[in-house]
Amino acid sequence: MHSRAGFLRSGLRLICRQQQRLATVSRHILKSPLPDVELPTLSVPEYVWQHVDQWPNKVALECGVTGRHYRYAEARELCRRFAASLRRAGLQPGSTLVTVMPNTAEWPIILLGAIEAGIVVSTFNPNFTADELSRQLRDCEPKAIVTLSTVLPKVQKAIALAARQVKPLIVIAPGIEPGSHIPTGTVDFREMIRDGIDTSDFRFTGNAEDTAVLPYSSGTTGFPKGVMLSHRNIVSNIAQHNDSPEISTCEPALGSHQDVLPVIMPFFHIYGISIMLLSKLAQGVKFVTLPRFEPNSFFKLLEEHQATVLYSAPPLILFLASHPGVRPKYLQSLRRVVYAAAPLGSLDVERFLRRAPPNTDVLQGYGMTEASPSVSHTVIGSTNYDSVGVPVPNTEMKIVDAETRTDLPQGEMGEICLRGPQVMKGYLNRPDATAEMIDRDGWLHTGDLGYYDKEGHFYVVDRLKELIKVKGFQVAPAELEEILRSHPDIDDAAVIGVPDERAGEVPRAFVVPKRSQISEEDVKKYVAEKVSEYKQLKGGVKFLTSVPKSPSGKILRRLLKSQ
Ligand SMILES: Nc1ncnc2c1ncn2[C@@H]1O[C@H](COP(=O)(O)OP(=O)(O)OP(=O)(O)O)[C@@H](O)[C@H]1O
Ligand SMILES: O=C(O)[C@H]1CSC(c2nc3ccc(O)cc3s2)=N1
Repeated sequence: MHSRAGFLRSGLRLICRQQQRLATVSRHILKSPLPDVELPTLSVPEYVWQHVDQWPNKVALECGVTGRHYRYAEARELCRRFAASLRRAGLQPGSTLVTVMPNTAEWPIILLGAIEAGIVVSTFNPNFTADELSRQLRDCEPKAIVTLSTVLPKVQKAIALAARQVKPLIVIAPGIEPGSHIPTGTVDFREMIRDGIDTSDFRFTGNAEDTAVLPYSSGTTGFPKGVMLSHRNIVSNIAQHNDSPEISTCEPALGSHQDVLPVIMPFFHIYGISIMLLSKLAQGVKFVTLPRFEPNSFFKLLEEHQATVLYSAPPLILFLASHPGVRPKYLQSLRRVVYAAAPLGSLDVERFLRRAPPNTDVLQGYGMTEASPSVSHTVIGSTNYDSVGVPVPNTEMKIVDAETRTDLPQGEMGEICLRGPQVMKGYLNRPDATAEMIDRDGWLHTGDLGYYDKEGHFYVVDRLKELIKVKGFQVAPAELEEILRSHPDIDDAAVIGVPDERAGEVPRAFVVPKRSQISEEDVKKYVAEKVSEYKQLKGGVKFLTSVPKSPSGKILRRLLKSQ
């Protein structure tokens, strides 16, 4: 399928680079306590499909609403057909294909088929406005766009806005909705995967350093940036999970076993692409998708499909911990629940655990798009829910002073850095931003504030850019938010810094009250009893009906600041 020599050459280059890096040794560097795993020199599709013959008839992908499904052998074949059709349509290896798609059972076929054709897949947020989409289109200049017919008008507007730079060759509308109509000038996805597509003349010739996916960072702290992740980055991060029994959540689908994973997190984030989809397809897991989150369809999915592992983010844990409709029977088959992408306090996890079956493992991952995404993980059996765990295998972490970049010892708070095979190639079209993020020794500076304890467990306190500076003291919004959420009359909360003449900045809370009324004074008093004077809510309390969040649960503080 591919040039194995190419992969081996780039593998050797990697080993040499790693040896050079080892020259800079510091006592404050923490290597993963988990045994190193072998890093395969395979392309993403080769890695994902390597064991498919062991579970050809097990369902790979199923739509939780319509029941439409694809078994493993069929999904694998459809990827090959889509790859061949893309090449025949004129897409060259190295060109870019953009997806603007909500979760569907076909999404993985589009992703893996295009990667197999040697195409870079950039996955956009389908909820973006035409303006936001056009900014990213101008940045990555795709040759093709895949979207749903329902999203197509917005995509066409975005293409028009980006007109001078972007002239996509084809717009493919997977008309999978029953009776859907494929507009003129677009290509029908069903035609590209139909029976009889000849796949014999197509070969993948790439190497491990080629970009496989180009997700955009969330844009929490600035405009989203295109993150170039190579085959090697993605395959390494998958192996770092799947080959490490301490953190791997699913088992291969051998015999009668098959893990069942409800897909609630969006596929288009690196969380969806790498952690949920690609790593678990390689283990023969059954995915059940929902086009949008809706409590009753989610409960039905959990119960009917006997979901075994749930990948989530803080909003979903908070929902399961507090929604009155959650019944024990919905959660009874769950063995493991993973959350990542944003901070969540141990009090919140404990509230969820009171409703979960005994012995449910709750695991936390910490990562970022630039790290494919996984940096650290809690190990199975750990109940230290405040910690983001230990570096994943083959990964080093350290804490540095954010300004001087000198290494800091255990217990001291500073910027979290990591080094490992999962660190991105760089940002697309942004060499300066790349150089700021990855230093000369290969350390990725995360922009997150944290520390590690005596056992080598890491803690994320907050984002450096989101800290509130009160009279020179740092206040982490996440700490105040956890306290606020522990109030019996508060559903959710967000904290930002607002300018203050005397203190520079002071914390202001935005609170979503439960049914009962709660006053500003009650909220302030509750917090004042629990924190030092400088952390108190001197910027006041505002009431909201919901906290604005990104799809992976990041609080959109810039929206609150602009209010
Ligand atoms: N378990 C976790 N606990 C706390 N924060 C987390 C956790 N996992 C991820 N994060 C946060 O998510 C960030 C990574 O998010 P992502 O890659 O989506 O981009 P972003 O940083 O939000 O976007 P941008 O770089 O465009 O501002 C991390 O740097 C960290 O702040
Ligand atoms: O969805 C996001 O916004 C990105 C930002 S960081 C991230 C994740 N990191 C990890 C690390 C381990 C893990 O099991 C899941 C995730 S998702 N997802």
